[in-house]
Amino acid sequence: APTEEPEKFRHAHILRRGAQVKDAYDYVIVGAGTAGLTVADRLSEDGKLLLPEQVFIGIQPPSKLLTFLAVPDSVIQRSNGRNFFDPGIQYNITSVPQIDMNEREQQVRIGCCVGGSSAINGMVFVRGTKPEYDGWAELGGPGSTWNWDGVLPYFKKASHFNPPDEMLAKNFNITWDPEVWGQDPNTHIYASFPNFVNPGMIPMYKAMAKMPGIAIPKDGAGGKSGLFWFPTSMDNIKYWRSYSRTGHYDNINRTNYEVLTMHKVKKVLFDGTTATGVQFVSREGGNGTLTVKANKEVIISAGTVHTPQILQNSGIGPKDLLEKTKIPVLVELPGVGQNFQDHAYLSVNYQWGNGTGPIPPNITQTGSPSSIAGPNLGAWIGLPTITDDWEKIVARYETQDPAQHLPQNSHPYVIAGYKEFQRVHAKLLRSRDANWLWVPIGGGPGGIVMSMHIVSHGTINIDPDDPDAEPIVDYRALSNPIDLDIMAENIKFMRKFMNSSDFAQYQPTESSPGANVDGQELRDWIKRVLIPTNFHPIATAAKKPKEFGGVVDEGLMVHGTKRLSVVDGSIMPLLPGANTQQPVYMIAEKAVDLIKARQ
Ligand SMILES: Cc1cc2nc3c(=O)[nH]c(=O)nc-3n(C[C@H](O)[C@H](O)[C@H](O)COP(=O)(O)OP(=O)(O)OC[C@H]3O[C@@H](n4cnc5c(N)ncnc54)[C@H](O)[C@@H]3O)c2cc1C
Repeated sequence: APTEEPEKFRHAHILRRGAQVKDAYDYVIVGAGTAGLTVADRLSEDGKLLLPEQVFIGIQPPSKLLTFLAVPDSVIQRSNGRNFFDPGIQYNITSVPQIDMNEREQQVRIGCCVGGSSAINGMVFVRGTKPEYDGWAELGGPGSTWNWDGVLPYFKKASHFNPPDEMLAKNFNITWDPEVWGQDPNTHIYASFPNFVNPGMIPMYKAMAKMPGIAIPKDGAGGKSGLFWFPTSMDNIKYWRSYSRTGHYDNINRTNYEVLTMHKVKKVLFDGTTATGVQFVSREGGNGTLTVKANKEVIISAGTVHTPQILQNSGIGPKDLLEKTKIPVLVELPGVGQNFQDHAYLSVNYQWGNGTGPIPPNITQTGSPSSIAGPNLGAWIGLPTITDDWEKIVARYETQDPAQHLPQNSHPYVIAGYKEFQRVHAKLLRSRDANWLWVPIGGGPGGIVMSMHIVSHGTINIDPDDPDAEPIVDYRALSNPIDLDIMAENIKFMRKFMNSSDFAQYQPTESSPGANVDGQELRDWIKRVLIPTNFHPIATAAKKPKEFGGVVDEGLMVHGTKRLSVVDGSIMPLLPGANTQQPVYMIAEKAVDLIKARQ
């Protein structure tokens, strides 16, 4: 049974009952996920000087087991995709039916455990490109430090890079640039390569390298598009998952770092517009509502889906929504829960007509047990390399009236913000160095094509009838037809790749949608099969000026408030052309410097 005293386990102090929480801490961090644990670890590092103290209000899934985790950590660490389907450690949220996807709904996957989504993700460890982060800065306004040069030092700090095995690197042409990686001994998020790669990948690599316009950067982490090998978030000793829990929580024994599990924050408490603490409840019911004070700052790290819920329930958000929900408006901030974006993908399926294709028949796809993640190769491609029609698509996009493609009655600030987004996105569309398409290369024929920038913007808002229930997630997938145009070009790029002369001997045939499917028929097929998320939700508390639908400023402080910040994936103003965990670790590391600087 739970004890009254904090437990000294292998971790930061774990509290399991609200009553164990002190009255006040320096920092109260909401959410023990990817960003939250990173910030807490770094802020409490100076603990010997008795500087900051903080509590986490982490949530765990309802579990009948009286253990810290419904799923043992060794299982989480050793597994890969299996975690996607584990109901014990993720939320149960489904989107509203997507009108332009034939009314299909989408399961919203996010981690609900210590470690958050980093405990269940696919461990792909990439960053995106320079023009994309320069776009973040441009949307932030003059003098923004969130451009490529301003984020690179924090990417370097956020992980400890382990180069691939020498023979493996030589045989597979795995190159890397030590200038863009860090090896800080105090950083325990590891970026490593498996010790086995299927030799069948070599012909796939060669065929992609020959595609017109495909660059081969020395290291994809250097901010360039192209064909490159990338690491996995795993250690290079056991080849187990490296995530925010193992990197910023396990093996830490500090009296000033406490985590409360099985509780959920409902709202932020204020004195005027100064945040003073939070109100929280037990996930198991009972004990009523509890409060804890923050002497220095409340930091919300609840992730893109729940951060807007906490803000809106605190009276910070779109006025009409708050009034409808009968929540008194503390700060009218139209952008909270708006601007929502995620990567979208589908599979173009092929079969080899002749044998096993380039994969030697006696080798299994995963090879050695040390390869716990998917193959570490991909092509990340700009629109001008995907299609010769790129300028036509850009011209169509930049002449659109944003109001036509945003939710009805969008606030003028949100519309003004989209105009800015459209301007920056048009630049990215013209760049060969912004990643519009990701083709993960696994050795099989065909496969996933992923749109890495999405121009349809969705919403994540509280349910006016039940604001404490899970929020209402609406991707508004394909609501802007430009996303359909680009996905159709992505499919055609895959066809060009599979028609490569290198594959002729294996006689590839397209099984779905089918080689002759084109035009309107292809667009209809996309609507039937598109998955509007790669579980990379962003932008519901975007770092932009308030007048452009932004929620946080350059220091990640919530507009119109004091002592309240957001540090998680929700602050990204536009998608990086990359899976989002490395960007989230970077955001957290940069936030720590910003937080320390203002104290
Ligand atoms: C299935 C899946 C696969 C993915 N694959 C990859 C991949 O291969 N590579 C990659 O780079 N990225 C991947 N991602 C994305 C990446 O993991 C996320 O972008 C990143 O982890 C998000 O970090 P975060 O800190 O914003 O949120 P999270 O890590 O989700 O943390 C939010 C935390 O807040 C807690 N919380 C929420 N509401 C409350 C509340 N009211 N009170 C208290 N606590 C609360 C949550 O329980 C959670 O612990 C994947 C994600 C998923 C879900």
